[in-house]
Amino acid sequence: MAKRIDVSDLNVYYGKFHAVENVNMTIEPRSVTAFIGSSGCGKTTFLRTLNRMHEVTPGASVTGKVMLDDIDIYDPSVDPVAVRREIGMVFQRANPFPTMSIYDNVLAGAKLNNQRISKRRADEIVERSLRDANLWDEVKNRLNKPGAGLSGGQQQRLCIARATAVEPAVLLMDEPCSALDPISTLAIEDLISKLKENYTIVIVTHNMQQAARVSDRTAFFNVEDTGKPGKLIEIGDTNKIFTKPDKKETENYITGRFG
Ligand SMILES: Nc1ncnc2c1ncn2[C@@H]1O[C@H](COP(=O)(O)OP(=O)(O)OP(=O)(O)O)[C@@H](O)[C@H]1O
Repeated sequence: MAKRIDVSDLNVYYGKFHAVENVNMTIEPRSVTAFIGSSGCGKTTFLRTLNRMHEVTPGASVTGKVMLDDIDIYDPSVDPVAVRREIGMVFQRANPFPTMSIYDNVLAGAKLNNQRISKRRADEIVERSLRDANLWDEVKNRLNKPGAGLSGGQQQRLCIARATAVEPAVLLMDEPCSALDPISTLAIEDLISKLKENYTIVIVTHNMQQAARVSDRTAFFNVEDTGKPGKLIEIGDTNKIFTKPDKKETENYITGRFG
């Protein structure tokens, strides 16, 4: 079930370096929100704070609040592993477990969360997740073959199937198409448009056409200078951001007059 994310006064630090400053935003359920902005403005850093993934980076810390519906994900009573089950992540490079079968790859997260799954239930999860990822027809006759035997685009869809197998509320995608050819990219974009019916989706992308194609809302981040923190400049309906943004900085970036 898709959920809303509400971020207030979020700051991110790597040690003493202030990487992202004071972000406030709401990410709507059943929609796609794209994060755009120049390299180093903090898109990935900010994305990773939305499921506490930054905590695996030594020295990274956060102040502020992130609400997932009515749960404060930084509340001391909240288990970060439970947060990552609710808020899944798909990375830039498809990272299936290479020697593990396609079948077991899909189940990898689900098995961690719930040790005892019957064979019948496992079969159901695998088929549902692969169908959701538009991959079932391509792999149904080789489920026991290794994940590494798939093409790059298929591997990325396998990673999406692995992420949805645990039925999260939110999917965070960090440049999921940057290593893919144009055809595989379009397949993932189609998939994102389908998945938004059931999930809250956030995608970091360097590709403005992609943001325009797949997202309902776009957030533009910028950084004034090296060593300064990245900031959210504005967030709004994608159409508006790309045609009539409120801020001059956004317009300069969108129209290629940046830098
Ligand atoms: N592990 C880290 N330790 C220290 N600084 C980091 C670390 N990761 C990122 N940074 C710094 O934080 C800032 C934001 O980086 P981040 O990767 O989030 O930007 P980005 O907008 O996602 O960039 P890109 O589009 O190139 O991926 C940069 O100045 C970067 O050098």
